[in-house]
Amino acid sequence: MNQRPARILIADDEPLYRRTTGQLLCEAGYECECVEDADKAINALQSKPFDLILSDLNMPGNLKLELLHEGRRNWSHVPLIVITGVPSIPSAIESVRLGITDYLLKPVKYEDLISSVRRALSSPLRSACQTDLDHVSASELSDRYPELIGQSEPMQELLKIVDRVAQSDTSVLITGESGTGKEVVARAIHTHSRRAANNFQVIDCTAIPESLFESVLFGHAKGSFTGAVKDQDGLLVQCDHGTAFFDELGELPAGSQAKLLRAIQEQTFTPVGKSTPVHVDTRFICATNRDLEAEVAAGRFRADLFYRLGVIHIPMPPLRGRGDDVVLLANHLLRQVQSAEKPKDRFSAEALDCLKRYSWPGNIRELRNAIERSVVLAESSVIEATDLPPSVQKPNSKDAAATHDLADASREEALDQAEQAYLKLLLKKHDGNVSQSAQQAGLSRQAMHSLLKKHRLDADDYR
Ligand SMILES: Nc1ncnc2c1ncn2[C@@H]1O[C@H](COP(=O)(O)OP(=O)(O)OP(=O)(O)O)[C@@H](O)[C@H]1O
Repeated sequence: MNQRPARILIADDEPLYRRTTGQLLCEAGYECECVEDADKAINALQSKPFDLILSDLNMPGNLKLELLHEGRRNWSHVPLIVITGVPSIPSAIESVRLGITDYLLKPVKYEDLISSVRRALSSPLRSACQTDLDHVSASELSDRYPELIGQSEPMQELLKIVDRVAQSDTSVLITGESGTGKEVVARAIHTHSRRAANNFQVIDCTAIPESLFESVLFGHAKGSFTGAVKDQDGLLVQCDHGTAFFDELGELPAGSQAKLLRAIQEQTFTPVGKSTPVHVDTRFICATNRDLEAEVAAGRFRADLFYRLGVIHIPMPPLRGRGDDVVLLANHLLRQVQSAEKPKDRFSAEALDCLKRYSWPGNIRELRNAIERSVVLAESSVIEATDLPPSVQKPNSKDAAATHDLADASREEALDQAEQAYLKLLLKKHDGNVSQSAQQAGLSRQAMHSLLKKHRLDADDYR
């Protein structure tokens, strides 16, 4: 079969970078065209077909990521790799939302560039799905992901991102409070990806001592250290062609971070005590409940690893920000934890009210525990408010728990509580008048309404 070499468009305003990258890729057998700004890149795309775009972010004509927007809109079948010298979280997130294939930092090592280019060219984006994504209805997405219960706005946003991410091979970072469903989302990405038939390997970063990290991950040869009685494959080999899920990534010691970065970049590692490197084709998904950006700023987490993983960042919404999803989840969990001897049909209206009012600092895991407990305690087939844990039963438990736990709260939680308290004071002062409250807060009426909805406050209660 006589295939033409893949044609790559390189858009970058640094002449030296354009020349060297172009040369390297030509020597590797690709056909390259180099341009210095976004307009010329769009002209080039209009004039001939390309198989891949390598795009700088900071270049003329690309102030608002025009090349990415145009490229995804009109040439969604052409994978796009961002290569930037000035990384930023917003640009990385925006790039990912637009469906890029990879996000590399300058200076890029030759091996990293080549392996990223090969990956992009070998896993063509499912362009039809990508372009149609915004037209996929919320109910279609819910049907596609029955394991992810929730119809609130944050969940619909999340489903859209998960659906897009599942179609790519890019590394993903999932952040959020404990119990929000980070692992559930990671599994959903895996089971809806081309890797579904292979392993999803959970690697708990807190469970691997630093001294054993390489051996556990990469494997070891017999006799390479005391206790190594036979050759042993590492966890990464076990998820070759599958997905490696690194849970609690924020807890990974510095030395292990460096080793993980190399493995992610090169997809190649050498087992302890061996000399032949092993190549794997693994997708990396990581999760943490730490604020990794703050960890990077404090020097506790490697910036290069953070940027490498943050190509796609999925922030998990806390349960208290998901509106009535708590009811859907409660009913779903009730069906899951049913016992055949004492079946329960439903929650009483009062019990549902308590579930909606409580702030769920432990998120869905705490909800599950509360339901398991109430199923055991409830005497009739209906779960009453009194069957719920005492903290959930108290009418003002949301506020009480919130104030009580403020010292232990994350910044996000504390700000959320402060915002809610402020809204209540505003409504009280203006006798429930939303327009006046919005005016004082410097918000539009619409913005005020959506804030009230988010905090489940009803202006009528203050009239
Ligand atoms: N959207 C969802 N629909 C149904 N069940 C969910 C959903 N999200 C989470 N769960 C359930 O909630 C529990 C906690 O989820 P999971 O372990 O994924 O959370 P996590 O964020 O990874 O927690 P941690 O940070 O403590 O590891 C699990 O029992 C999971 O099945």
